[in-house]
Amino acid sequence: MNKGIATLYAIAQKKERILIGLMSGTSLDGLDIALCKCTGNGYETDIALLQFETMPYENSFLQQLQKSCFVPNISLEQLTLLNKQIALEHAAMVQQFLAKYHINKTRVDAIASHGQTIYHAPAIQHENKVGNATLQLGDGDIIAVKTGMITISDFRQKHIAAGGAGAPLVTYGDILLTGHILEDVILLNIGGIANFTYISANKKNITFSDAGPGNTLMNQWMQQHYHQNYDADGAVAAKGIVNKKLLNYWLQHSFFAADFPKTTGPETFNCSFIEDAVNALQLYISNDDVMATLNYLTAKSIAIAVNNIANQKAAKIYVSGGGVHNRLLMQHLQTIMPQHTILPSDEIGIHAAAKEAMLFALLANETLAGNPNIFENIHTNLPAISMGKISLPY
Ligand SMILES: Nc1ncnc2c1ncn2[C@@H]1O[C@H](COP(=O)(O)OP(=O)(O)OP(=O)(O)O)[C@@H](O)[C@H]1O
Ligand SMILES: CC(=O)N[C@H]1[C@@H]2OC[C@@H](O2)[C@@H](O)[C@@H]1O[C@H](C)C(=O)O
Repeated sequence: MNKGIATLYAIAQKKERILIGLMSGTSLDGLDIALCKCTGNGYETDIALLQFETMPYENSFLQQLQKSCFVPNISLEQLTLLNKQIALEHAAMVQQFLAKYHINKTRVDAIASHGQTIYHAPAIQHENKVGNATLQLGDGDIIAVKTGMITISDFRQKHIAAGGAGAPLVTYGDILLTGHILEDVILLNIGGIANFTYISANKKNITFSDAGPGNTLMNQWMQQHYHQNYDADGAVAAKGIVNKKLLNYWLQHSFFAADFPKTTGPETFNCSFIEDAVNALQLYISNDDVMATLNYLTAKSIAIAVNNIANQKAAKIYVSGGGVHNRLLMQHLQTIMPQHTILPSDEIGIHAAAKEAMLFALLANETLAGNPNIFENIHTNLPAISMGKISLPY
């Protein structure tokens, strides 16, 4: 038997697996690295976070990503080079992480790598008959060979092949991690894009979707007009005044009226989205007021999504993702949705910053040792599949 297959077979049979989950999200703030211990699989999974860090990208690499991701055109040469470069950067960051925390790589069973979304093209965003499509870069073979670890990567293509939109995938993890919760819950992640999973107390009703912009619009406005990556605590937005005309114009965007589940990205929610409205309304508006309005739009569009979840009334909302640190955004959410108690996801044991990186460890754990049938009949739009491509290091 091939040595790699034999190792894989042994890992799949273990009671406990040590997996490194990697996520580089739409905010491009760095690589989230979560060292996880996964015990069991399926509904019996127990996942413990052993170590976590968001390793920031070096400035020139960050600028390259900002120029290349979510834009309609880059050259084939750039695309090809970036696929390798992202993998090399991520592999090096994993090695730095292991060295920093004195973790011997022989302890790690596999890496679960999301890669970097370079372009997300759900069917609602284009007219090509191919339908839902998405592309994540950072080749798994390169990560496997450079780190010497089995690498599972490129999770979204199977979802698309099986009829999904490639995102959000977090619902699989949300379902596995909330089996013990005996009340209605909404798990809301506010990363670059905001997404949610609603799970009823009896686990029979599940709704999931992207909600719309998370931090992405606010971040892009901050980068363009204030030369800062994000609006810390929502302080800039707090200085401005919400412009109702602008808010209502933005809320007319067809994404907000589309049915669940839907997915989107910065390909749609970007500076043109912001500026086109300002120009169409012929507004003379300060940058602070635009920030105030973007912050409110983010909260309002999440609230619209939550209100559209059928059959839920006052489910508690557990928030993860960097948006949880935006104080003004969290205040707006609570003011617009007074009937919901809004809490950080840490309250139910889900690490707010590490959640997405842990998700890919969980998905890899299922691919290695689980049975995709457990997701059958949960929801017509949730394919019962195992995801990710397996790369052997030798
Ligand atoms: N103190 C803070 N105040 C305001 N916003 C913050 C703060 N800390 C983090 N953020 C926001 O959170 C963002 C990072 O969030 P997160 O790491 O969840 O994004 P991501 O990994 O790109 O997510 P996704 O994959 O869901 O798009 C930052 O870009 C910033 O906008
Ligand atoms: C295509 C893509 O990278 N989508 C991300 C992004 O970031 C948040 C939101 O948009 C979410 O749908 C998704 O990631 C998480 C991990 C998901 O698939 O659930």
